[in-house]
Amino acid sequence: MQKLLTRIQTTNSLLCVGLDPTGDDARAARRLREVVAETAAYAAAFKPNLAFFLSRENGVALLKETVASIPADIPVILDGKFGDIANTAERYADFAYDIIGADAVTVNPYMGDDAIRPFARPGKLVFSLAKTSNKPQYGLQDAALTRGGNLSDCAARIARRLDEELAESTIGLVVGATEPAAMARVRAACPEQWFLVPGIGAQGGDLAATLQAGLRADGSGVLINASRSIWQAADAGAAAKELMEQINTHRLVEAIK
Ligand SMILES: O=c1ccn([C@@H]2O[C@H](COP(=O)(O)O)[C@@H](O)[C@H]2O)c(=O)[nH]1
Repeated sequence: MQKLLTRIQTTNSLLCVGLDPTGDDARAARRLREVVAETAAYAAAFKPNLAFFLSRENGVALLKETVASIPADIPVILDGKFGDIANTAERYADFAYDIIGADAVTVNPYMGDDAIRPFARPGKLVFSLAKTSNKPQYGLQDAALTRGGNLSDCAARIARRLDEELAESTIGLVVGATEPAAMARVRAACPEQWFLVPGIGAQGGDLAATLQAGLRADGSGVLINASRSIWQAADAGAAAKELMEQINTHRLVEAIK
């Protein structure tokens, strides 16, 4: 958390650069080096998605190299959406933190707090899925649960309780940018929590509406992720800079409202 806060202060950026490498292994490795080098100045964090590495023969090695190439003061969020019983979750946490060197992970809270707790290690930040950016025709998240709640409310409750139990801000939430009204509900339930926000760019999320719904009262508290829109840009650095500046413009607009 401290690393993230320091990075955000230094760069005045809430941009998270997603690393979802495509193309053959040689091209992926080359482009990863380019994207990291060209966007680092604008990145509050990098978010490699595990699936895009594990789908390669030498994916773990490529992921380790990529994380090692990221300047040490920029937090790395390993997007693995891990979720299993505590005993198994411990092994995933060893992988993410000790093998890969990630500072933060994404987890799936479906199995409850004990599936998340193993990731809450000292100095690490855990983003638990609350409201995802996809729009399924059939899905559990929006299914009404008992007493009128829904799964994003449950995810928010689990995160708040774990933060209270751990006595520090360790648990953030993944909240997609494709449904600002849902984001506003999660923000109302969790005024302090950090949100990792995918869905801007290739998924068409509305940046202004997202920031209006998701920013905390202090004008911070969200990390806006963009993966394909930066990866596929002719000039990744320019794309990252432009998005960072757009985010900051909307933050200013919200601040003077
Ligand atoms: O709800 C979610 C959770 C995670 N993701 C991941 O974020 C990036 C988004 O990529 P774009 O190319 O910017 O659309 C990708 O790694 C997803 O797996 C998400 O999109 N939605």
